[in-house]
Amino acid sequence: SGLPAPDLEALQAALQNTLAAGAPGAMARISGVDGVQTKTAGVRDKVSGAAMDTDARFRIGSVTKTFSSVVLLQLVAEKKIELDQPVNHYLPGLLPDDRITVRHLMTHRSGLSDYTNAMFNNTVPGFEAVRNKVFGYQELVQLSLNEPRTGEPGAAYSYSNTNFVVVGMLIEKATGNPVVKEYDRRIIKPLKLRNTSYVHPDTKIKGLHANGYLHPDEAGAPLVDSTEQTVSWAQSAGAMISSAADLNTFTSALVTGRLLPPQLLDQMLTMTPTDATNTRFYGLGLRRYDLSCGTSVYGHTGTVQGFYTYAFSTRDGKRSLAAMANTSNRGSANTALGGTLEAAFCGKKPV
Ligand SMILES: CC1(C)S[C@@H]2[C@H](NC(=O)CCCC[C@H](NC(=O)C[NH3+])C(=O)[O-])C(=O)N2[C@H]1C(=O)[O-]
Repeated sequence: SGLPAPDLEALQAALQNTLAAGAPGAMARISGVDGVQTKTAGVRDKVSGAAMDTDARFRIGSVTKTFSSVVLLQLVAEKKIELDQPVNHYLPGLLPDDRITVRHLMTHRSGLSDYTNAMFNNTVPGFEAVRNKVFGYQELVQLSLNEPRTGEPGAAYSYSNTNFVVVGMLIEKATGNPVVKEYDRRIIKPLKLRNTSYVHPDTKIKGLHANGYLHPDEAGAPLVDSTEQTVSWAQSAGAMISSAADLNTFTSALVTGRLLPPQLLDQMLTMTPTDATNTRFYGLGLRRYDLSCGTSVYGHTGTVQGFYTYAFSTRDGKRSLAAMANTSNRGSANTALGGTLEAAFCGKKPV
């Protein structure tokens, strides 16, 4: 692959650091031309004490946005949707500004506010208030429209779940199907992702899975088991369930052109910086991280109550990493888990 071998000691250390930062468990799976390497730490279930298992399913949060983006871009390839058309062309009257285009949604430049900031301002009460709720897409969009916009359409990057809720509405309008049908027939079945599913509004993670544990805002308060929820507050922006192996398959299939024709993959990979550090970029429902060794990796991160996820591949798809920690609302654990990227793709640090 031309990459240095993964640093498996550093990979394990990143997982241990994630536990030290408050995660009950963590895992990482690397796949590529050099085979598969896995590491685990801690437990997938605090009550039974069952060890973390790289075969376990878990909630992937906003990695779902990349699945939604692939479906939408396939619809663009099929001439059913145009990226630079206004959203209101397909969903008349939905948005208060005809200038907001489909591409603005996919690049988080629509200016639509993210309703989850208010929804989860108080972490556990916010979660308990919605964990069993079923929202309609329109309800979620209205929550956003009740708040001021973050900027003019196309002006600046401002991450918002609302954008990919509207992407879900566009998919359903253009196909006449619920998004689950489009995920299944366009991605899950063709790639044989047997541990990936979109079960909204069911609250359970079926089969072998990790339980997720949410850190309350109050220091020292006990973790909350947040495993079971509808994730209806996110849906096409964050409700997918998957596994490390399936995410490895998905991100490598994406960058190697198995899901999109070249011209659409190129559009998806056309990146703009998300901040002043100029090391993190966003394309169309896809992140690019530029690592310290000069390698760029493509994929997405996820944060959903009880689960942090990283799912990335090199541009040539020759190496992929999926990493998960079964906690959230603990930034230090998310940062520690992010250390798996350097270990997986940059290998041993020069001494
Ligand atoms: C941009 C992100 C980080 S946030 C966005 C989406 N996740 C959410 O919007 C959930 C936010 C609340 C989650 C909760 N936090 C609180 O309640 C804080 N008060 C917790 O940590 O479990 C996702 O996933 N994306 C991440 C992404 O794309 O990486």
